[in-house]
Amino acid sequence: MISEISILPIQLSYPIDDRIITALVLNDAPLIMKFDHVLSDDECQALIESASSRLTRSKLANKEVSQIRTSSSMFFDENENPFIAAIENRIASLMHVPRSHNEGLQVLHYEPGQEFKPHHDYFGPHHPSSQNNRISTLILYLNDVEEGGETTFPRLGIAVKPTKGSAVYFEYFYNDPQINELTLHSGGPVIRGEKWVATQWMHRQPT
Ligand SMILES: O=C(O)CCC(=O)C(=O)O
Ligand SMILES: [Fe+2]
Repeated sequence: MISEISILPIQLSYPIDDRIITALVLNDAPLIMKFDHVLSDDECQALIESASSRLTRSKLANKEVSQIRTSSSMFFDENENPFIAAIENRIASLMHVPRSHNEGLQVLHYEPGQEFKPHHDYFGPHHPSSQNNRISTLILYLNDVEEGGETTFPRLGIAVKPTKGSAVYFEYFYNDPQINELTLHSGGPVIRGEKWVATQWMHRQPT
């Protein structure tokens, strides 16, 4: 069997912009990584502040409101302002996908009891968006959560605790669909405190 190549070259650290982003491999195939120092505290705060007045009840990819996803959320426009553009550039460098392949950065806010039940981030073969499907995800944690809110991969026994400025990365661009299916994940219910994340999805081709 030929082993499958990941999008991201695996390194212990990624020097990007003015910082060194440190990395930990949580799973090989599908590749799942945890990154530290992706965003500074000021950047986390600025993202929360600029998103907070624009939040609405989250919907599923098919635009339906559902108990699967009870957070509130918003999307920044791509390249909306120099601050957002700088963050998009850093994320694209880290994800090793050109920025033109991105979706607008999404911010999610969860209060106690709110969650995002297990799902895949890519679209099924019959969905129109599967023509230019998503290939990878970076979930950036914008605050420390007092209790709960872990991002969990139930088929791999992996749970990532949200900590401010860190991120979890995973990709599902493998030829073997069974590997992609292992990226099933959830944002567990927040128990105490609140949870803010920003999600960046990358697509196979420019969006
Ligand atoms: O909040 C989380 O930990 C997960 C978010 C997520 O799965 C998504 O935005 O697609
Ligand atoms: Fe997701």
